[in-house]
Parts: sequence; C-alpha cells; structure tokens
Amino acid sequence: MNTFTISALDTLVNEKVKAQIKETIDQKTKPLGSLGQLEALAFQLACVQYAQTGQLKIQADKAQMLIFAGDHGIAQHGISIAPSEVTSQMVLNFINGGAAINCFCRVNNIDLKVIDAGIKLPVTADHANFIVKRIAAGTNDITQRAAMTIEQAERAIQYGAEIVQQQITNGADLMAFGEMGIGNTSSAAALLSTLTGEAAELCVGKGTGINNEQYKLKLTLIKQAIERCNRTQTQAQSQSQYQTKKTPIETLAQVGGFEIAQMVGGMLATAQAKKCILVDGFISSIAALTAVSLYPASRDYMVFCHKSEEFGHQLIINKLNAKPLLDLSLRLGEGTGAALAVPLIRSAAEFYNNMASFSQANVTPV
Ligand SMILES: O=C(O)c1ccc[n+]([C@@H]2O[C@H](COP(=O)([O-])O)[C@@H](O)[C@H]2O)c1
Ligand SMILES: Cc1cc2nc[nH]c2cc1C
Repeated sequence: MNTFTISALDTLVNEKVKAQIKETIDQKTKPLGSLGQLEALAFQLACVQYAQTGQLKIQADKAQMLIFAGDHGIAQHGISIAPSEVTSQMVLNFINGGAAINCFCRVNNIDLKVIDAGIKLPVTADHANFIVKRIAAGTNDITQRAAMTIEQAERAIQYGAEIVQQQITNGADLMAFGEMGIGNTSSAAALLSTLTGEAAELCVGKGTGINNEQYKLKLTLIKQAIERCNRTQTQAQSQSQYQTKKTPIETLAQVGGFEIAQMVGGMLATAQAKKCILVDGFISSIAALTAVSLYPASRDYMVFCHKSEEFGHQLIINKLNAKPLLDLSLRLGEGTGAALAVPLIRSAAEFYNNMASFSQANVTPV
C-alpha cells in the first residue's frame, strides 16, 4: 500500500504568518476585498508557498499539464457518443499537438505530457511528451466485475505519484490534472455515488453528449455497477462482525479507472510536495474527492479551476466546499478548464508579489 505524508496547511502556516499574508493583500493599492476571488486564491497560493519553502514570494511560472488516458470496459454498451478507439486516437492527437488542450497549453505557456495509464489500443509514439505507464488494456466492465484488482489500483496510484515526482524534480510549480477516456464519466459517476452514498440519479450525466435513450441505459448500467459493488464483500468486510464500509481504494478498484487512479496518486504526491494541484472538470474532481477521502489534508493544496457542465460536478464541488474559478459551460475534460485558469492563477501570484502597497505608491490608505 502506498503511503503519503501530507500535512494540513494549518499545521505548517501559523496564525502570525497567515495574518501577514492577509495584511500584504489588504495593503495593496485597491479597496479592501476588491480583487474578489483572486484574493482568496492569492492567500491560498501564499500559504502553500510558505509551507513549501518558508518564503512568501509565490512561484507560479512553471505549470505542468498531465493528461492521464485510460479506457473503460463499460464503454462496450454504447454509453458514450464515441467508441473506445477514440481514446487512442485522441492520445495521438495530444502527442501531435492538435487537440484543444494543446492550443490552451501553447497559448498559456504550460508544458504538456500525455500518459497512457491503460488505453485499449496502445499507440506507438516516440515523443518526449508521451509517458507509457499502462496498467492493462482498459478496465473490466464494472457492471459485471471489479474494474481492476486492488494491486492494480495501488500500482496505478504509485505510477501517478512517480510521474508527478519526476515533473517536480524538473521544476514544476503548478501541477494540472487532465484526462481522456471514453466511458470515464460512467466510472466517475459510479465512484461519486459509492464514495458519498448519493443516489445514482444525482451523479450520472450525459458525458460527451449522449441522447436521452443512451442516458437511460447509462443510468441503468451504473446502478447495476453500484449494486454489484455494494454486494461485493471485501475480505476485511466479511471478517468483521460490524458492517464496515469499503475503503476508498477498494471502491476505486471496484468502479474506478486507471487514469482516475493515477490522478489520485499524482494529486497526493503533489500535496506531499506542498505544491498546488489544479483540478479540472468532473473526472479530475472525482480523483480529487478520492484523494481527499484517503488524505483529507490534500484538500488544502487543491485549486478548483472550473465548473463543468457535467451534471454531477456540482455535487463534488459541494462535498469539497470548493468555489471553481471559471464557469464557461465546458464539458470537454483533457485539462482544458485547468489550462484556462492558469492565467488567473499567475495573475493572483503577480498581484500578490508585485502590486504596490499604499505606502510604496504613496497612495492614501482606504
Ligand atoms: O471533465 C469533464 O467535466 C468532462 C465532462 C464530460 C466529458 N468529458 C470527457 O469525455 C470523455 C468521457 O465522456 P463519456 O461520455 O465517454 O463518458 C472523457 O474523455 C472526458 O475527458 C469530460
Ligand atoms: C472527440 C473527443 C475528444 C475528447 N476529449 C476529451 N474527451 C473527448 C471525447 C471525444 C469523443
């Protein structure tokens, strides 16, 4: 089992330092609170920076986008607008620079890497932006059996952590988590329902844009997967005299995905390194919820970049008490919402680091 050492920001940033950060923000040449949500963002960035380096100058230049790709057995039922083959085709598109996320990373100076976490059809590409960390050729159909073994879930978490640790060694300041995987909104919805106990109806959405008939089938299949998961007794559960809940790792193995599990490991490694985790849409957020279920302190390092159109996303946002930076009706994934939020994050860092205070600018304090 992977273990991480993750400290809550409250234990690393004392009240005096927090007051100093707040004072720095309040003394900038502007009416109090007038930079709105950017002020809360700057406060979080400064706390994370202090926890990491003991310094108060925020570093947010080097942003790293990681796109984890994986396939899903449940996709064979036609619950997406596209077949699983499209996952591999899009992976090649990412490698070749042709997808939406490539455009947003290019224009915002974000380095991009694509990870094959377990796509159905492996792609052959020898490119510095492509990392192969395959667990298997897609997960099992979660309506019939566990998506993966516990060993595979743990290995995926380990791989995700190793990928992030390498990027941190290379100097990344911000770590953004995107994904690609036909069928992964089904897996994410099943995870959301099993982790939180919320009804499937509140967790399932239309993903890539399926029609009403496909939606009905998707909901039925996800309910089947959730019931199967709840029926499946783990060894620990059957040996206990009490009714015990599955652990988040067991739930991940039952209904998760390889790309989701690798994102969980990557997010935990980012929090362990005391760097900011940029969370994208629905699937990235379910990885965040799983990470927080495992290590609650990891929440402190997360920036929720946008609110996805996917129906269940608001539920995750509420559970994690988050206030996403953007609301652009996106439902693409790939890390697109996170990439679009990077300029806002850098802007928050820039005003915190370099905007003049009232005394520096000789402006009468208000
Ligand atoms: O991140 C989101 O909010 C999001 C919402 C809807 C769809 N997606 C993307 O669409 C794919 C999953 O949709 P589906 O219909 O195949 O389950 C996967 O590649 C995701 O990146 C992503
Ligand atoms: C074309 C396409 C691109 C995507 N990017 C993320 N999910 C996707 C799903 C499809 C179908």
